[in-house]
Amino acid sequence: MTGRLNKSLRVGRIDYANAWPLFHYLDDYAEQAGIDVVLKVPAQLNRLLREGEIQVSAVSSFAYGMNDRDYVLLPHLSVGSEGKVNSIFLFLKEPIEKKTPERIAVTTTSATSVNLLKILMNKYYELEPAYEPAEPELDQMLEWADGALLIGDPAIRESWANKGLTVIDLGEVWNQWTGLAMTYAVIAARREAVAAYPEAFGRLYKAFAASKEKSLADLEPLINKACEQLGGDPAYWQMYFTSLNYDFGPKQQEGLTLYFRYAKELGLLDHEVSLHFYQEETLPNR
Ligand SMILES: C=C(O[C@@H]1C=C(C(=O)O)C=C[C@H]1O)C(=O)O
Repeated sequence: MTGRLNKSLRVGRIDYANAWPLFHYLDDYAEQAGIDVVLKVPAQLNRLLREGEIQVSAVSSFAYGMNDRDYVLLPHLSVGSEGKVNSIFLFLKEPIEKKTPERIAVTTTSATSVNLLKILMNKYYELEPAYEPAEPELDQMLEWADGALLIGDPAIRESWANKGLTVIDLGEVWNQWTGLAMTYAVIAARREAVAAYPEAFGRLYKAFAASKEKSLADLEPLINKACEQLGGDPAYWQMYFTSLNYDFGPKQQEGLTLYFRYAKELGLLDHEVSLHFYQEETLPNR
């Protein structure tokens, strides 16, 4: 019975280094439990979770905001930063003070950062550029746009390539402006799936928490894998993983709540968002 139920659980994993600590040690558990892990960029996972093709996933926090009535958040898990994020960059041909960007190409892989950029442009820089979705290829984007937003590993690679561009770290601007943390991804589960498979979810949640704890207790395996697969040196990846934050406590919730409020104010979201958390004991009976 449990085996069959587990077979129908599919978990979405973000295909970027930023999410590795949450997933690095989850694979073994998933295999043993007969859970499929689906590896995709955030925008694709956002869609698969919304359509019920997967039941639980790391998704853009913005995607949680759009679907908060249907989803629950797995507590204490996120991808965020309080300051520089080092992989969410607006690349500009000219410094913003010198030339007002009119067209910005935004990666099709993101939801949180595209809307964070819109919030920062509108409220912080007081600018209204046009945003056009594009594949995450910086050179092609900049053929027709004044600036380009990239996230994840492609953003890291381009931050290493010295192309003479102005590079703005959105996590840093958000933190300087608001004084708060920002959360880019959360782990969300479809409410009805949690209610249908409470035991499987209980075990899966513990496996996520264990992956995070083990990854952060010793970053070396992740750092080695990053150097092999993505390049860079151990010092870079040590800095990268320790600048990110994987908790979702009061600090992170405060920052994300403000982000959702601004998104609502600007019409990027059509409702006020509430943070609902998965509670092992109570949820199936609600
Ligand atoms: C930290 C990052 O955050 C990512 C940004 C996302 C978005 O903009 O929708 C989604 C998931 C996060 O993993 C990153 O891209 O490097």
